[in-house]
Amino acid sequence: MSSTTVVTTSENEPQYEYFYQDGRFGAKRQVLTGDKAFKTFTEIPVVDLTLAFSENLEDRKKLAREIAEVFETVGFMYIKNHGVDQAITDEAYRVTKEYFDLPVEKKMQNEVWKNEGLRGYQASNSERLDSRFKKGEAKEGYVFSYDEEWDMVPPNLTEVQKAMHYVNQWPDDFFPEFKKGMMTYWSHVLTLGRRLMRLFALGLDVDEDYFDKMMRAPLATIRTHRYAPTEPSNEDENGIGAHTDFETFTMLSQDSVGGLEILNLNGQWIPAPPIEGTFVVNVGDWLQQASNGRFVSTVHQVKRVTGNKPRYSIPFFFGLDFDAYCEVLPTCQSSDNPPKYEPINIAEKMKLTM
Ligand SMILES: O=C(O)CCC(=O)C(=O)O
Ligand SMILES: [Fe+2]
Repeated sequence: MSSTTVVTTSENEPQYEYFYQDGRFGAKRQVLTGDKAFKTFTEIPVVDLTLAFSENLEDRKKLAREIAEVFETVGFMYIKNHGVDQAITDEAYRVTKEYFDLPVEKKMQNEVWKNEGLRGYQASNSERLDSRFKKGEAKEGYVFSYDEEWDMVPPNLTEVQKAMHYVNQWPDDFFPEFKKGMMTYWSHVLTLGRRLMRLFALGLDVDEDYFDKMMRAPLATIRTHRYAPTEPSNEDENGIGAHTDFETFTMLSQDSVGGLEILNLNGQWIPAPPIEGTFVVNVGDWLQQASNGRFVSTVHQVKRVTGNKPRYSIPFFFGLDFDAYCEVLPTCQSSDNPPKYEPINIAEKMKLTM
C-alpha cells in the first residue's frame, strides 16, 4: 500500500497509517517527522542462528539476548544459518507454483469454505483486511495446519486434544505431490519453530523449556501464497493490508520479488527486501501478550505486485497448543508492571470444547 494509505486531510492536520488488529481494521499510528519523530528502526537486522545449535547453554543465551533486543525494538528479524535445507524450501516453492498454475475450477474443489476448519484454497480477492481497497487482495493462498503424522516429535494426543485439531484437505486425487512437498517443509519449520521458542524463553529470562508443555501439538499453520501481477493503474486492489499477526510468531520465506514492508514507530514503512537463504521472523500478538508488551508485534503489509512476475511467499504461523494456558511470564510482570493482558487459551478463543 505504501504512501497511498496515508490519509492527508490538510497541511496542518496529522496524518495516520491505519492497520488491522484484533479482528478489526481501524487501529492507527500517527506519521511523525522532524523533531516529533522517535528514535526508531530504519532497517531489519539479520541474526545468525548458528549458536542456536550449540550444546553450550551460555552460547544459546547469548543468541537469545541478541534476539530479545531485536524483538523489543523492531519485532522483526531475518534469520540465516537456520538449518532448514534449501532443497526442502525449493521443493515447497515448486509444488506451490505448480498448484497455483492449475485451472481455477480444479483449485476450487478444495476451497476453504468446504472445510470445517477453513483449511484449503483461498481464491484471489476473497480477503480484504483494508476496506478502502474495494476489490480486495490480489493474492491466492492455500492454508493447512497441524498434522500429527508429519510431526517429527509426535505428541501422543488424547482423543479430546485430537478433536481440537481440524483436518486439512488436500488435492490428493489430482496433485498428490502438493501435500508431500508442503508437509515436508512444514515439519522442518515446525521443528525450527520449537527451537526458536526456546530461544525466546531464554531471552525473556525464563527457563529454556518454559514453553515446551505449550507446544506439543501447536496451532501451526502455513498459508502458501501467490500474488499475481495487477495493472499499475488498478488502485482498488491490494497485496495484504497492514496488520499484525495474531499468533506467537511468524516465520516467512519469500521469493526474490519483494513487497513486504513493516511499520516503525514514526509511521514510516520500512522495506523487508528478500535476502537469499533467510527467513523473516516476526513477533505475533500472543508473544507480545505473554511478554507483557516487552516484545512488539509489529505492523506489516505487502504491496501488490505490478511487475510482470508473480510473487510467492510461504508464511508459517506458530501458535500454541489448543489447551495451553499462557499467562504473562513471571519475569515480565511485577507490582510496578502488572499484567496488561489476559492469559492466552486458544481453545477458549476459538470456542472449542476441552
Ligand atoms: O507474504 C508475505 O510476505 C507476508 C504475508 C503476511 O503477512 C501474512 O500472511 O500474514
Ligand atoms: Fe502477516
